[in-house]
Amino acid sequence: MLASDVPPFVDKHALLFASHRHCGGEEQHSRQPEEAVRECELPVVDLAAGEEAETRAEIARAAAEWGFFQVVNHGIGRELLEAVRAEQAKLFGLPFEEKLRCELLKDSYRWGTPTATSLAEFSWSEAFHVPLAAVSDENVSADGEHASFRAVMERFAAAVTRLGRRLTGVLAESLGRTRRFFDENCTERTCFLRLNRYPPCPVSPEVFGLVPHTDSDFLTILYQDEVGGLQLMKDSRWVSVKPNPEALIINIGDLFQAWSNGVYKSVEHKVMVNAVKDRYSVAFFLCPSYDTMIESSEEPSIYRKFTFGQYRQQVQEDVKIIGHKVGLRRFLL
Ligand SMILES: O=C(O)CCC(=O)C(=O)O
Ligand SMILES: [Fe+2]
Repeated sequence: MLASDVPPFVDKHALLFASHRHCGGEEQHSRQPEEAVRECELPVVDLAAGEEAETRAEIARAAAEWGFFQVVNHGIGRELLEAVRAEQAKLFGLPFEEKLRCELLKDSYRWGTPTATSLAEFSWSEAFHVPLAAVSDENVSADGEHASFRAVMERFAAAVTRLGRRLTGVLAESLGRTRRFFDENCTERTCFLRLNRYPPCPVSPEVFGLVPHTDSDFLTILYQDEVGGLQLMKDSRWVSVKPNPEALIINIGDLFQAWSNGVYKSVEHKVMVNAVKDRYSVAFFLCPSYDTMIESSEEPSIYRKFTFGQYRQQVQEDVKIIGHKVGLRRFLL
């Protein structure tokens, strides 16, 4: 038999899935029935016009009202995006055991949710969560077999970092602050790339591909395929995002919400599985160095100031001790 490239979600978490069957698909937590989830048109910002006043205003408005928006004419070529997708499919197509042992991108492979005690905490997906410093680290990924992966990801990382800086610059200036903060603290070496794959899930459409969460960064740039499944909170309801092949999705992370004193919103989002299709996405997380202080310039400040390192540590501690991230609420004044 050919070695499978799909992680053994059900075999390794038999108890979780057995209890799901026993309660007839009724989860212990409240879920909006899927048919009730509205599809939404996220705001679309056309970046072709550069940084005209109108474009800048649209970006700031979307970040404040939605926390999520799409950008088109973003300057990242179709050829590069297709190369990223091809490398991603090749990597996830490796047998599961090989991904576990993958020398390239050491320790970056994740699958399922080892700590889940119920299906509500389980993510039916696998990912490579890669510090960009590792993508260009000669020692980690120099081997010939993965040379093309590394070359493509380096080009992609450079392009998304540039786009991220452009957007954070606009968002900083809309708050009356300078873009220098991002140029100085968020470099290609402090950011992360996360390659996600959501294999088909035959169990139930109610299973999460990725559990509800907010991102612990300044800003995320997401490149998703055409399958769909991403949902976000808008006006206290889940809405699903209609894939647009021309667009990249931008969302505000926790650090920007704190830095902007709550003006820009870090919005909860999740991914629902597909019964028959594989889904791929790549998320670029624009992060500062761990010692960067995150502080709003406005008074009164909603949050006490903290370093990115402190924030990450608190998130990890909360996940370990109480089973989930508490996030910015921990830093409210
Ligand atoms: O795959 C997606 O659409 C979302 C991914 C995501 O939210 C994440 O990696 O943080
Ligand atoms: Fe996310």
